Amino acid sequence: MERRVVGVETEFGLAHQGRGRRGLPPDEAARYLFRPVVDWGRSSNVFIPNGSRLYLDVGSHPEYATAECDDLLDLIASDRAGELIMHDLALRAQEAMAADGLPGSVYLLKNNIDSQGNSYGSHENYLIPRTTHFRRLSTVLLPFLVTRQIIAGAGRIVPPTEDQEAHFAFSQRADHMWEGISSATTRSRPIINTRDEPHADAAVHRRLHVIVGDSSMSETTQLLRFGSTDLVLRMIESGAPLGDHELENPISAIRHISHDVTGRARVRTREGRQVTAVEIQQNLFDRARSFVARHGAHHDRVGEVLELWGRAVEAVASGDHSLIDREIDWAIKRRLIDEVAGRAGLGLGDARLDQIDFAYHDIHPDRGLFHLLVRRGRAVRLLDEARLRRAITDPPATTRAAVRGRFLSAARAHGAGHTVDWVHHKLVDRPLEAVMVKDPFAAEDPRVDTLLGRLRGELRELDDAEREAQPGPLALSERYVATSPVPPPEPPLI
Ligand SMILES: Nc1ncnc2c1ncn2[C@@H]1O[C@H](COP(=O)(O)OP(=O)(O)OP(=O)(O)O)[C@@H](O)[C@H]1O
Ligand SMILES: [Mg+2]
Repeated sequence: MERRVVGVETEFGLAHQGRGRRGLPPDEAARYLFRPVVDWGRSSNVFIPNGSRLYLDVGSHPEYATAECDDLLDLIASDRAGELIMHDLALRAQEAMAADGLPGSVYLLKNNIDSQGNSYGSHENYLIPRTTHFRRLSTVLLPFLVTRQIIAGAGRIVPPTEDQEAHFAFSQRADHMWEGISSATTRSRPIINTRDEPHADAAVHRRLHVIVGDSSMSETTQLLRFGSTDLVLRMIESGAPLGDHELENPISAIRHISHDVTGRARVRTREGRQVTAVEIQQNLFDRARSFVARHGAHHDRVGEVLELWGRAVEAVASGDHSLIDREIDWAIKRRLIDEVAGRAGLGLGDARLDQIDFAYHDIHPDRGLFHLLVRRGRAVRLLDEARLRRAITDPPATTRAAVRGRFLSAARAHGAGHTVDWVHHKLVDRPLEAVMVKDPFAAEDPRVDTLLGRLRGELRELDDAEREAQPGPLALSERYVATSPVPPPEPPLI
């Protein structure tokens, strides 16, 4: 597959700290957070003009699912735009709470474990051909994902238990995965979820649902996380021999690996060999490098992905984490924690270090520690502000998300009732003409244009300044205005 559609869903941790009184419980804070969303879309589950989905399930973990992207930087931009959108909602929620006599601060964390130890996810979705062999998912992809934490984990301080001291681990999610591959709901936390909901032509494609990833703060970590996974999938799809790395027990392996940052923890393969995470990653990296040398790079970031992948494996193998401590979340965070612990003479079990661990994931651009490290040149960024800002309002131009964004923006400008999801586009008054766009690569669809043509009246596209000037969140600003009056609906035929 030359191009691949990928989307990422992020659930955020939410907390409200009251000033001079107790903060609101998370479910009430979440209702405040989503108030502008519900006002805008009459629902707490909406698709927005940039093609993404904002969603509040029961409970209190607001979710943002990126639009379908077929370009790595678009994907990272769309995911990062989700943080900015949530941050904007948090500031508005804070104001609304204060106006109701509940002053305080709203915290949104892009991590995967709250202070009570509950876990929430960052799910990746990869479009794969239906012909992909399931067997290859367990012999190659699963071991890759079990060990991917050493190159793309978010890192975490594990609190002390009766048998173990507090220590640093590669991954946030590793201890919270319960199965290898399963089609059961995501609640049972399989590493790979095979629930068959392709949001595409089911005869041709599957949507591979990867549940195991840690949320990434760092854009370079995202580049490596999604870029390396795509390369492994490409090798699997090509039918190239990749060896058999199948693990005897993926769940005990993923935990074991996470808790040993030397990368030397040994796990057993089904064939009875003892291997380390470094060996599995090194092996797949070497194969990926030769694969690219043979077949050529399929996008212009492949070189960067490979360079960073090789360096990350070397950093763990050699113990010289400074090789990646500006690019990979766990290493960036670990360096910070080590420095603070050293300076203040704190042990890893000290609650102040836990606070640093949490604050690393605070999405507030002024308060969050990751963002502070970026400002100090201690963490690298890939995207410039202009691209990020654009991703808040504009869908990726090269996938179906472009159709969705145009459709819902035009319908809104006409005041026409409508529903959309990943595949469907419907005007409430014309249910029989609903259009399914099954091809996620289709950035245009004449049927959707025809449907929009039924909404008479000219539209004018607003420029950035006009959108910024609208009162609500930028992500929910209107893209068009109707310039000629919309005629009244035709009288019903009796
Ligand atoms: N054909 C596709 N292939 C790969 N990814 C896709 C495809 N269609 C949509 N996506 C992506 O899949 C994600 C779907 O997010 P959503 O939160 O709706 O997930 P879900 O798992 O289907 O639903 P839920 O979260 O309600 O269980 C989005 O990020 C979207 O961009
Ligand atoms: Mg989801």
